[in-house]
Amino acid sequence: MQGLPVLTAAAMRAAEQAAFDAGVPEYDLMERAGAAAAEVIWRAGGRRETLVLCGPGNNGGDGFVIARLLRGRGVPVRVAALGESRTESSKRARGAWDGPVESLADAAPAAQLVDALFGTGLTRGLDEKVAGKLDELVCRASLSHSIDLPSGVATDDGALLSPVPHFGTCIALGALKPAHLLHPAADRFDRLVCADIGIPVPSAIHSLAVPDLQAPEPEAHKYTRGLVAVIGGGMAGASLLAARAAAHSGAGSIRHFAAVVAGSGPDAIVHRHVVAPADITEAVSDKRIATVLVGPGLGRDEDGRARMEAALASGHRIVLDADALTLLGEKGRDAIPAGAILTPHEGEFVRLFGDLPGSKIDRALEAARLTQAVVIYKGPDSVIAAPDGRAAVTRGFSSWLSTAGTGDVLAGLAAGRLAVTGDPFRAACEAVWLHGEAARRAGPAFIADDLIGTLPAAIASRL
Ligand SMILES: NC(=O)C1=CN([C@@H]2O[C@H](COP(=O)(O)OP(=O)(O)OC[C@H]3O[C@@H](n4cnc5c(N)ncnc54)[C@H](OP(=O)(O)O)[C@@H]3O)[C@@H](O)[C@H]2O)[C@@H](O)CC1
Ligand SMILES: Nc1ncnc2c1ncn2[C@@H]1O[C@H](COP(=O)(O)OP(=O)(O)O)[C@@H](O)[C@H]1O
Ligand SMILES: [K+]
Repeated sequence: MQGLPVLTAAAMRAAEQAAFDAGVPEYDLMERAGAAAAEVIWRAGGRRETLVLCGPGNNGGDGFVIARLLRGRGVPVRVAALGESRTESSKRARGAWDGPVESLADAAPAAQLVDALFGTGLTRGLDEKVAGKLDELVCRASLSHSIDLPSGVATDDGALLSPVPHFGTCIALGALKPAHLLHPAADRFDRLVCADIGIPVPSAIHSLAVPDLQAPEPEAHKYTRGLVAVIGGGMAGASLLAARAAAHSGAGSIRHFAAVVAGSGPDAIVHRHVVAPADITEAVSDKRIATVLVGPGLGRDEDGRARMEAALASGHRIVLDADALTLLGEKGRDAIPAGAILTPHEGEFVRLFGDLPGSKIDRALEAARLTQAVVIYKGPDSVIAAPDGRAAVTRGFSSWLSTAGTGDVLAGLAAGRLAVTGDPFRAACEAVWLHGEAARRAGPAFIADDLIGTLPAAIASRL
């Protein structure tokens, strides 16, 4: 199961160089990129009057190719450039455009706008006047497309180097870049299309794939399908929510141990009121347990700590969330067993790992390497990272997920899928996808409990 490859600017340059070394002429790649992008624009805009903005580098070169090909299809096209073309390929593409070239500053708006000002070569923010002009032209167009990247975003970490308007479509060339998935850049366009330019783009980082799930084996029973133990504390609602998600994740059997009496949960979940840490030790000593989840509703006091220690000492595969992550931030990361799944949001991540350098993908990967655990670094752009360098990044999940308790549901799903598959990275990817899909099916203004109800349909869609 793999999504689309994600390459940094340097990795993309290396992939292009490998193609050149293998005999692909440099300019051919620009023609391929321009043709692939022109096809997407043609399908969206037909013969709409079009303005193509071309920058000084190869992104601008793509723009000249696009302009020529669209005009060849009968589209009324105007081109406005930001200065001279500076690369060999972009000079050649400009030479092949036989129409006039206006200056960007004087360009009048058109119904359709194509931004080929800057792509992966952007090193600093756009001048204020250029950024302002781009914004004006995008706002006045009814359709807008950014070529490879919206001009003004930092390719590798998704930062905005200068103000960036909101585009309708972003046409990524050859592969996705981190800025297509990481916020705030990923929020600067509605639709993302990745255009194939016919070169290999190897990467251990992908957009999150849609998973392939299986129904239980014909001979399955409740223990072969995975027994999940959810250890709560004084806030039984949170751990119950996680237990309910685990119960609808595909796992076979769920036990819920909370320090206070939980609200009314489904009777299919075995609830036990367990107060003393020694009783937790006893409760998780069952060899049939496939995974333990600890964190939601645990509490951060001495009792919570003792219960977490008992869970860690059980030796079972473990998912660590919420308060368990905060307690581990104080106790030290060494206590995290290899093969665990950690599910930090931004605050928990910083408490646990401090201020790591690089993009959100880099930080998640470094956290996974440091702990030898799979890290689900949550947010609008969740990153799932494995210690071996693989990562998957989400895009476009419902922003209605930003409501209390959805993290508990995700933790329960991760524990459940880990019990089913035994593979932490796969389980984490499946859990994150199912969480997003359950949210999509729940519509607007749902509460975390509603996700439990839409999970079976989300699973059914992938069987
Ligand atoms: N390799 C290939 O054959 C293929 C590449 N492809 C395409 O090429 C794109 C990458 O092209 P690229 O590397 O030429 O960089 P690009 O994004 O056009 O900009 C660089 C230029 O802008 C300049 N500059 C930077 N920041 C600036 C600023 N704020 N304000 C003003 N100037 C600024 C910078 O100059 P400098 O930093 O030296 O001043 C340089 O001149 C990629 O996204 C894809 O679209 C496809 O065609 C497939 C084949
Ligand atoms: N704006 C957003 N868009 C998409 N998903 C989001 C957004 N905000 C939060 N989420 C997701 O919702 C969940 C929230 O988890 P968390 O912050 O732990 O909440 P809680 O502790 O209340 O359960 C995570 O899975 C996160 O990725
Ligand atoms: K661009």
